[in-house]
Amino acid sequence: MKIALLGYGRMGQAIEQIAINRGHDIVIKTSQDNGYNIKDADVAIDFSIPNAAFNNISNCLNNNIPVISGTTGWLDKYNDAVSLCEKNKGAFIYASNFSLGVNIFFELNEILAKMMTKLEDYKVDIEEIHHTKKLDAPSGTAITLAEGVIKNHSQYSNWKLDESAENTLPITAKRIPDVPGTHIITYKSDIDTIKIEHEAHSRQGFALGAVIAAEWIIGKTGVFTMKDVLSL
Ligand SMILES: NC(=O)C1=CN([C@@H]2O[C@H](COP(=O)(O)OP(=O)(O)OC[C@H]3O[C@@H](n4cnc5c(N)ncnc54)[C@H](OP(=O)(O)O)[C@@H]3O)[C@@H](O)[C@H]2O)C=CC1
Ligand SMILES: O=C(O)C1=N[C@H](C(=O)O)C[C@H](O)C1
Repeated sequence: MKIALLGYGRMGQAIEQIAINRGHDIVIKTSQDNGYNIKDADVAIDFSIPNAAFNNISNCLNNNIPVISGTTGWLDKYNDAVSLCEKNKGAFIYASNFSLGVNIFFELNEILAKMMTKLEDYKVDIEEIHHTKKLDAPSGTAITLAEGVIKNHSQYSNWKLDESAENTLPITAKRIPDVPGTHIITYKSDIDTIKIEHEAHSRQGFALGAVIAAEWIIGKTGVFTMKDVLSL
């Protein structure tokens, strides 16, 4: 498979190693929005920056190149990307987190929220911890987790960063050098605390998941999620 890496930073470089080990060719690796022909690739993987992701994805969809995006912080334009994909009969996957472990954690989070929904004494909060170079807060993964709680728990209808109020699920974002990504969901009452936590030990899980998604999407048409890729 000929892969374009749109964004050749920490994630682009981790993906390159895994893709080569799995027998793929990297035909484009760029940290810019020009100077390459996307049609040289069979599939594109975008791990760039919030301001660039939508343009990169649109360029792929307008040239009929299937595209995987892991960039976070651009989701105000997600519905436009979905519409463009449908209009062009293209193929597109966005995931806030491509690791198998986090996708299992997403499922666990929803099950726990369902179990806790009637237990009004417990208040929920989400904490995410990432390296200091991260541009966005809260993390895309924390937003997906918050959406998973809100969908399954009657007490919460929205989330906010650093703010706790009636019906509002608070998210706290901490930045500590070199932390690849940790997410903790806490249910706390006066009597006790229940916590679930996912801690990434490196970027390997994110990168492997993105390559698996790129392998999976070839020959498909539509807008998909990691749940489709992993059959969870
Ligand atoms: N979904 C997931 O599983 C994961 C998602 N992420 C997300 O992926 C994104 C990238 O993370 P990470 O690799 O750590 O970040 P980096 O900052 O290391 O890499 C981003 C790269 O994108 C480049 N870039 C800037 N403008 C463009 C453009 N127009 N087109 C293509 N590339 C461009 C940057 O170049 P320059 O430095 O010159 O500006 C940089 O090399 C973030 O949004 C992060 O949150 C991260 C890990 C896992
Ligand atoms: O920027 C990162 O590093 C990460 N970003 C993603 C996010 O915002 O959720 C995924 C992972 O936690 C690492």
